[in-house]
Amino acid sequence: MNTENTPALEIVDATLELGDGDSRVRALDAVSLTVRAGEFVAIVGPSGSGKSSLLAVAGALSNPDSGSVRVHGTDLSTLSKGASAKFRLENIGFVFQSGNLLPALTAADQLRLAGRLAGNRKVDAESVLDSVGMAHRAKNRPGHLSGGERQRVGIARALVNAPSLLLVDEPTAALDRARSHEVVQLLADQAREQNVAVVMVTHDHDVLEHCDRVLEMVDGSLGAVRTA
Ligand SMILES: Nc1ncnc2c1ncn2[C@@H]1O[C@H](COP(=O)(O)OP(=O)(O)OP(=O)(O)O)[C@@H](O)[C@H]1O
Repeated sequence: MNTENTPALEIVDATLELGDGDSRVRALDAVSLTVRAGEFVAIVGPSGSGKSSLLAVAGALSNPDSGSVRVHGTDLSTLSKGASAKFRLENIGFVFQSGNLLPALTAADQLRLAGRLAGNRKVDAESVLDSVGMAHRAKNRPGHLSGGERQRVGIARALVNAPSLLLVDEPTAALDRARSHEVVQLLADQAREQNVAVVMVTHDHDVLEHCDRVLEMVDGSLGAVRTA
C-alpha cells in the first residue's frame, strides 16, 4: 500500500517497557503519532521521558510490546531481523548528534558507502552534497570539517537513499546558536524539497520555529505543544 496518501510514519498506541523487576519502566505509554511526507516534527521533553525510545521504534531498532509502527505503509512487526535491517537501510535515514561520520572517509565516500550498503551503486554524491551546500567539501575528511559542516554531511548521507523517513537525534548538541539555526533550517528545507518526513528529538527550544509541529514527551506519553 505505497500510495501517495500513505503516511510516512504511523505509530498507533505503541507501548514499550524496558528494564527488569523493580527497575522496569514504561518508556512508551500508548504513544500514537502520524507524520506525513514533507512534514517536519520536533519532539521535546525532559531527560528519560522516552524520546530515544520513540526514535528506536520508529527506526525499526526495537519493537514495541504492543501497538503498531508503520513506515510508508509497511508494518515493521512483520519484518524478520534481516528484512528489518534491509528495510531500514532503504527507507529510513538517521542523523546523530555530531554527524557520526567515519574518520577515514571523505565526505563523498561517506555517501557512496551508505549507498552501497543499501544496494544503491549509482549514488551521485556530489549532487547530494551540493543540495546541502557541501559540494566544495566533497574531498574533505571529517577531521577537516567544522561541526556544522560535519552535520551537513551527516544529513546528506542520511538522504542519499531517498528515505521516506528521516530520524534526527539532537542535531544541534555540538553547535553554536548560528550553526544550530542553519542546520535545522536545512532539515526543514530538505523535508519540503525531498518530500521526506522528518522527526527530530531536541533539547534546543531555540530552533523549534523551523518545525511544522512540536510535540512533548512526558513520562512516556506524547502531547502536542504546537500544531501546524
Ligand atoms: N536499556 C534500558 N534498560 C532499562 N531502562 C531503560 C533502558 N533504556 C532506557 N531506559 C529507561 O527508559 C526511559 C526512557 O528512556 P529514553 O532514553 O527513551 O529517554 P529520553 O527522553 O531519550 O532521555 P534523554 O533525553 O536523556 O536521552 C528512562 O526512564 C530510561 O531510564
